[in-house]
Amino acid sequence: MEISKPHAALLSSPGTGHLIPVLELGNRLVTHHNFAVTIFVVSSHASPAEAQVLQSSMSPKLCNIIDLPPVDISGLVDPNAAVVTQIAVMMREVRPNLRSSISSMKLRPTVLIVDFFGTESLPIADEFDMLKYVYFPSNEWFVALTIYVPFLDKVVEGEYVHQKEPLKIPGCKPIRPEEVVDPMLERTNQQYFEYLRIGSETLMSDGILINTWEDLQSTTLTALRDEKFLGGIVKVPVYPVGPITRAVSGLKSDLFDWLDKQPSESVIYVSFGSGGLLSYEQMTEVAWGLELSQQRFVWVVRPPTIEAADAAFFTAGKGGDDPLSYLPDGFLRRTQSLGLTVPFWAPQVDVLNHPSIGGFLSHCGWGSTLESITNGVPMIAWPLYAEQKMNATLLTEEIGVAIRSKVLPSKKVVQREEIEKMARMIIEDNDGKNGIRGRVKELKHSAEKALSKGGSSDNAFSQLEKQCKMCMERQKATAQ
Ligand SMILES: O=c1ccn([C@@H]2O[C@H](COP(=O)(O)OP(=O)(O)O[C@H]3O[C@H](CO)[C@@H](O)[C@H](O)[C@H]3O)[C@@H](O)[C@H]2O)c(=O)[nH]1
Repeated sequence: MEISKPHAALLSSPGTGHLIPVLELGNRLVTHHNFAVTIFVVSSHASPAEAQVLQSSMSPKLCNIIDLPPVDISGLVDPNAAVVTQIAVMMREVRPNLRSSISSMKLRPTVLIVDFFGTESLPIADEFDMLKYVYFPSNEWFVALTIYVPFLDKVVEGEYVHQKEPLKIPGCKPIRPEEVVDPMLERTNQQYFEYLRIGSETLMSDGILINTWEDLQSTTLTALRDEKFLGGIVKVPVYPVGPITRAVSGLKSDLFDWLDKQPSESVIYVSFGSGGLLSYEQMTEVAWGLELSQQRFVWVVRPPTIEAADAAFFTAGKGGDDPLSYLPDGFLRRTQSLGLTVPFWAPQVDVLNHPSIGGFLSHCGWGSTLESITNGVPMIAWPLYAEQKMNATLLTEEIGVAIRSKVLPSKKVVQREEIEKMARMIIEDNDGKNGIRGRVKELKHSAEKALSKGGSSDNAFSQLEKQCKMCMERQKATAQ
C-alpha cells in the first residue's frame, strides 16, 4: 500500500442492504479518489446473498476485505429480538476484534468510516488518531430523524405512533406517526434505545456521509446545515456523496434473452430488497393484480411470511421451500407469455438497467430506490419495514418518481384491483398525467452530473479527501 495515499478503514454491519453500499463506497474511494481502502465486514454468515456479494467484490479486487471473526451474541440477546437490536449488539461485541485488527495493520488507517450501526466503534478511531465518519446508505430525511430523535424523546409524550399530529423536525418535512422507522414503534423496546444512541453518537463524528446528492432533496440538506434548523445541533460537515450504486455486470441468461424480446419500457420488475417478504394473502393479491393488469413482469418470488410485512434479514437469498408453490393455481401457466418469476434472488442492477423495464414495484429500500432512479425507472412504492415508509412518502410526495397504494401495505392487504390499476398506470402512463417517468429521467441525469468531475458529490468526496490528507500529515508528524 502506498504511504502517499490516505487509507480508509470502512466498517460494514450485517445484512446485504448495508454491505453493498459500503463495498461500493470503498470502490469509489479507490477508483475515483486515490484512497487505499480496507473494509471490515461483520457478516451474518447465514446469507447466501451476502456471500455472493462478497465474492463478486473480489473481481476486480479494489479493496482489502477483512471478514471480522463472528461474535456469539446468543447469551446477550433473545433470538426473537428485533433485527435492529441484534445488529446493534453484534456491532458492540465486534469492537475488540476491530481494535486488534486495526492495531495490527502495517499501514495505519487515516480515517474510520462506519455505517450508522457501527457508531459505537467511533472512539476506536480516537485511540489511533484517525478521523471518524458515519456513513448513511439512506436519505437525508432519515438522517434528520435519526439525529433528532434524542430531542423528540425529551418532548413527545406517549408512543410516537399514537401521536395525533405529524412529528416536527426543524426545517424538514414532518413525519406522519404511522410512518416512523421500526425502532420508534415501541419506546420501551431495546431497539429504540439503540436508535437513540446511534443518533447521539453520530453527532460526535467528524462528518456525515449520505448516499444521496445535493439536488435530490436540497431542502433537508439545507436544514441539516442551517444553524436555525438542524444545523444548530449538527456541528460537523454533511457530505452527500451519492448515488453510489453497483455497476451493471453484463450478465447473460434466459431472463435477459426474454427481456431482449420485450418492447421498450414495458416490463414491471417486482422485488422487495434483500429480504422483504409478503403474507400469503398479499402474495395472492399481487399475483392476481399482475395477471389482471395484463402488463409484462419479472417477479422475484419468495415464500410468504405470517406477518403483514417481514424480512428474512440474516438469511437473504437462502433457498428452502419452493416459493412458486405458493402462487395461485394456474398462475404460471396463464401468465406464461406475460411474465417471468425468479425464485429468491435476481441480478437486480442488470434487470433495472435493461431497456424493456418500465416500472419497479419496490419495497423502497434505499439501495433499490437509487438503482431505480439511476436507471430512469419509475416506481410503485410498496414499503414494508425499517425506514421504507418514509422513503415511500419521499418518493411519492416530494421527489415525484413513484405512485403508491391508498393504504400502507404493512397495515392492510392491498387488493388485486388496486394493484392492477397501479400496474397499468406505471407502464401506460408514458409522460402522461402523473409525469413521473419524465421526472425520474431528469433525476437520472442529475445523478450522473453530481458524480461527474466537478459535480456536487465529486466535490464532497474531494473535501473528504482533503481532510484525510491533512490527518495523514498530522499522523506522520506525531510519528516522527
Ligand atoms: O433479488 C434481489 C434483491 C435485492 N438485490 C440487491 O440487494 C440490495 C437491496 O438493498 P435495499 O434496496 O437497500 O434493500 P434492503 O436489503 O432491504 O436494505 C436495508 O438497508 C437499506 C439501507 O440502509 C434500507 O434503506 C432498507 O430499508 C433496509 O431494509 C440492492 O442493491 C439490490 O440490487 C438483488 O441484487 N437481487
